[in-house]
This record gives sequence, C-alpha cells and structure tokens, in this order.
Amino acid sequence: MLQLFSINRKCHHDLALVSPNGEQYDLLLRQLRDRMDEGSGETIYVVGMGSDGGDWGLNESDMEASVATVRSLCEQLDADLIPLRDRSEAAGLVRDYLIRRRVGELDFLEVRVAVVGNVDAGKSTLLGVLTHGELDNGRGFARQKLFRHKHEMESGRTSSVGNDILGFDQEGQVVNKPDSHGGSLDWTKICEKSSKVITFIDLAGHEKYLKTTVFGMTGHLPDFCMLMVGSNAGIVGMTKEHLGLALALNVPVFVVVTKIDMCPANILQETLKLLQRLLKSPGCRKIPVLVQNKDDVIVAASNFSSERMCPIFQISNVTGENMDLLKMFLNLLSSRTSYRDDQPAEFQIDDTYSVPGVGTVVSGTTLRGLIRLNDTMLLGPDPLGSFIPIAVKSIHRKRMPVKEVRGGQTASFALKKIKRSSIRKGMVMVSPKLNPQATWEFEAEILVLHHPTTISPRYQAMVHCGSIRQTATILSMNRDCLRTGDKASVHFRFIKTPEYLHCDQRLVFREGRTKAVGTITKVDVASIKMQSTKKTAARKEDGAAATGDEAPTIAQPSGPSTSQGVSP
Ligand SMILES: Nc1nc2c(ncn2[C@@H]2O[C@H](COP(=O)(O)OP(=O)(O)OP(=O)(O)O)[C@@H](O)[C@H]2O)c(=O)[nH]1
Repeated sequence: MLQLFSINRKCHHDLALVSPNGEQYDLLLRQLRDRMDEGSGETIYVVGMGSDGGDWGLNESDMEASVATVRSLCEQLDADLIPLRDRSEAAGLVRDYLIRRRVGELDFLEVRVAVVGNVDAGKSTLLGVLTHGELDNGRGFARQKLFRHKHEMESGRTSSVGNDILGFDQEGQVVNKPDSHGGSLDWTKICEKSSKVITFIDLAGHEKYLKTTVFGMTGHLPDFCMLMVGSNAGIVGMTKEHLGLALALNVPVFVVVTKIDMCPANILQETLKLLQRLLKSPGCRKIPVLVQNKDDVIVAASNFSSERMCPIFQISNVTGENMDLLKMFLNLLSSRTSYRDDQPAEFQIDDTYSVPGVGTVVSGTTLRGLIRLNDTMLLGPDPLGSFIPIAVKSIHRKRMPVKEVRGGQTASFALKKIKRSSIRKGMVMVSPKLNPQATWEFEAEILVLHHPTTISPRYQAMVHCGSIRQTATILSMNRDCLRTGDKASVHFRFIKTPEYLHCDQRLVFREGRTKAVGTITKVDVASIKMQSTKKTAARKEDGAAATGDEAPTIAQPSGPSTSQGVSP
C-alpha cells in the first residue's frame, strides 16, 4: 500500500538522510525495504519532512544530499526513484518521489480495479478511452471497442465480466497503443513495455446482471473499486448497491463522476453534494476528497490505503478533462495483496477453458506465495473433497508466457491429463505444504443488508466467497430469525460439493433481492470426514462395489432438508 513515508520521522534523526552514518544507512535501507514489501514493490517517499512534528523543508544543498542518499538506497534495492512533485514549505524544499521496484521485461506490477456503477454511467466508455487513447463522441464510440457479446453490441449494455488492461511505463506514461487497423490491443506488447499494469474488471451496471457483478467483486479479488456516477443522472439505480457491495467486501473505493461536459453546473454540484453526503453517512463512514490537481492526486494516492478516504474525480470522456489526474492516480495505486514469496502458494480458479492443441486451461488469481513452472500443486476439492497432485506445465500472465507468478497476480495455467469438466470455478491449486482440507460446513458472522421478510434456518441462498459460487443452507443460527439490518452468527452447509475455505474470508449471501454479507469465523473440516464416512457406510449398505472411480458421484448433503425456510 502506498504510504506517506518520512525517513527522518522514522529514525528520529533530522539529518539522517543528509549524511547518514553506516548504522543509520542500514536502518534506512531496512525501513525502505519493509515499506516496499508492504506496497507490493513500491512506495511514495517524501524527502524533507520534518522530524517529530518540526517544520518541513530542507535547503538546496541538504535536499541534494538527501536525494543522493535516497538514490543510493534505491540502487541497493534495485528500484527506480521517480519524481512526483516539488513544493516549498516553511523551512524549505520538500519533494515527493515514487519508488518502484525495477521489473524485468516479462515482469510488471499488477493492480486490479473493479469498475462498477449504474447503467449509462459511462463505464465501458471510460475504459475504452483509457485503454485505447481515443476520446468518445458522446454516442457510444469509445465503448464499441470493448463489447464482447453480440447482444451487448446491440443493446449497448455490458453483461459479462470483461477485462481490459492499461499499462504504465516507469515514467508513468500510458503504453497502450491500439493497432490502427482492427483497434485491438496487443496485451503482450503492453506488458513488455509496462512496469505497472492495471487490469480493469468491467462489471455490469444493470440489475439483471447483479449476479455477474457480485462474482466479479468477490471472485476477481479487486484491489480497488472504481464507482462511476453520471453527473447528470446522479446517484441512481444500482449505485448504492454497488457501493454497499464494495464496502461490505472491504475494497477501497474511489468515485469517478463522468459526463461533466454535458452537465449544467448546478446539477453537477448537486450530484457532488449528494455523493459526499452518502459517503459520509453512518453506513459508509468515508472521507470524501475532491481531486482537482496533481497535489490532490498524490495526497489521495498516499492515503488511499486507509480505506476511509474516498477520492472523487470529475471527468469527461468526450473532452478528456481531468483524464490526466485519473491516469496519474491509477499509476500510483499498488496491489493490496502481499507479493512475498515465502508463504505456501495458493491460487483460486475463476474460469476454465479448453484450448485446442493445449488442453485444459484454468485462470484465476494467485492469492499468496510463488508458483513456478513445473511445480506440483494440489488441485481440488473434487466432489468428495479430495485434492489431486497436478504439475504446472505452462504459465501465462496477460496472455504472455512466464516462468513464475506470485501473490496478487492473475495467471492461467495449462494442466495436463485433466478434463475441463472436472474443474469448476471456486476450486483452488495450492502448495502441498498446506495439506488442504475441504469443508461442507462453516460458520460466519453475517449482516443482512436486505431481505423482504425474515430468514430462518433451512433458508437457502447463493454464497459468493472468493471465486466460490454455490448454494448453501442455513443449518442454525444464534437467533430465531433474521430481518434487514440484523447481525447473527450462522452455520452454513453447501448443498452440492465441499469447498476450500479460510477463516476471515469475506462472503456475500444472496438470493433475488436478498443480500447478506459476512466473514467466515469457523471452517468445519470435520464435516468432510463425516460426509465420507456416511458415504462409505451408505455404499456398503447398497452393496455397491468400490470402483475407485468416485469423481462422477456428486455427494448430496445429508441431514437437514434443503427446502426453503423463508417465512412469508
Ligand atoms: N457527453 C458525454 N457522454 C458520455 C461520457 N461518458 C459516456 N458517455 C456516453 O454515455 C453513454 C453510455 O456510456 P456507457 O459507457 O455505455 O455506459 P456504461 O456505464 O458502460 O453502461 P453499461 O455497460 O450498460 O453498464 C454512451 O452513449 C457514451 O457515449 C462523457 O463523459 N460525456
């Protein structure tokens, strides 16, 4: 996470940066390394910040000496020092720098941004403008480049979860260069030239596609959420719903108000006023910040990690107004997932493909650790809760072959000797060191955001958790029934297959307009053992011979009935 960072303040020595002794230098180096690890390879660094609340600012020669020290620290860490801004404070000069780990040709820092907002807010248009570098005409020109399904082309509505990428080079310049004929983007070229790649997860704005939107927000693990609001339409339709979803999943949100070219000043002000009021309301508890210049961008990016700050941009896709500020901000965002290599690897699968000549391919997100070519991972759980060893034969990042992927990065793997039909979204590939266990049952603390009547035991709804999307039944809870606004500790059971879950994972529980959000508090791995014991016993009773080929048998839940438990 990017953070304002004052070396002077940290080591309680005013002049440490100007002329550090050996010990101070080592301390500075360690601190910088920690900060960069925290920020997944980058950090914003302020030179000239006063120590212990003293005045800010250095004279010319002290600034020069300090910058030389910082540059030398960067060399030690194989990082670049990129100037962001110069300013004068009470006691002299202050400079902000972006320090970013140098990446090889095949490597880049990765940030995922979910794009949400009501229909017509201009989501697809903004993504078209950002990734193709051409402004819109106000009649849907820019969004044409992004549509993926024929019906989207015709209706102008986004229905699927789309991915678009925007690459920045070391200087923070956009590298996307669409091919002048077909207008398509060469992902490999973008990634080769980029030190940072933003992946936009374009989520549908229409209520009809809420299922897809929820899956995008949970399954694609966005680092941030970009909430788009049309300045003339204001906070309408799904805007609050999408904001609520991001808040419930603890994804930091920034807002982009579009169409400022066609909006009368008084309406724009009204939209901004309502937006700020909504963000400050007890349900959101955000601190809205209107971003109007580059200084605001740096302050917003530096403090965005606090989750409470919510930067608001006002842009036009037609005139391009303030687009530079938005791009600068995007370049300063850093992944929220730790990219450290020392944890056992975990990868969640969010899609599967059959690629002619390659075979089964799975795509998803590396949650933690490092996965290398030829590593053996455990793939599962299958319908019986088992995991099978599988070798990683090829890895692609953004359509580009690579040798390894780490925490926070999306990737796809070609898998050998496995049918696509035996892999489903929600399965994982993990390091054998984790000795993974699947589970049928879990407990979660949930909050009901909306339900027309009451929820009671035996109620069923779809659980979204990471890339898992499966119906679960409420077995029991610590209250008789739940209404909108209620909180409870609830015991769930999946109805179809066991899943791989962790404590502290966020989940969304939804059915129609019913929505609850929560956090997993207990994972009952014993339920899998009980299930397999029951199955073996049942098989013995049936006199069925064990064939050893158990995969096609989908274990059905036993025990509680799976009928709906909604009281009218
Ligand atoms: N004048 C003006 N028109 C815009 C701007 N941004 C988008 N538009 C127009 O607004 C219309 C809707 O934009 P879209 O990008 O399709 O909206 P969306 O939010 O992606 O909608 P869904 O994909 O259905 O969720 C299009 O006709 C765009 O040309 C803008 O900044 N100014």
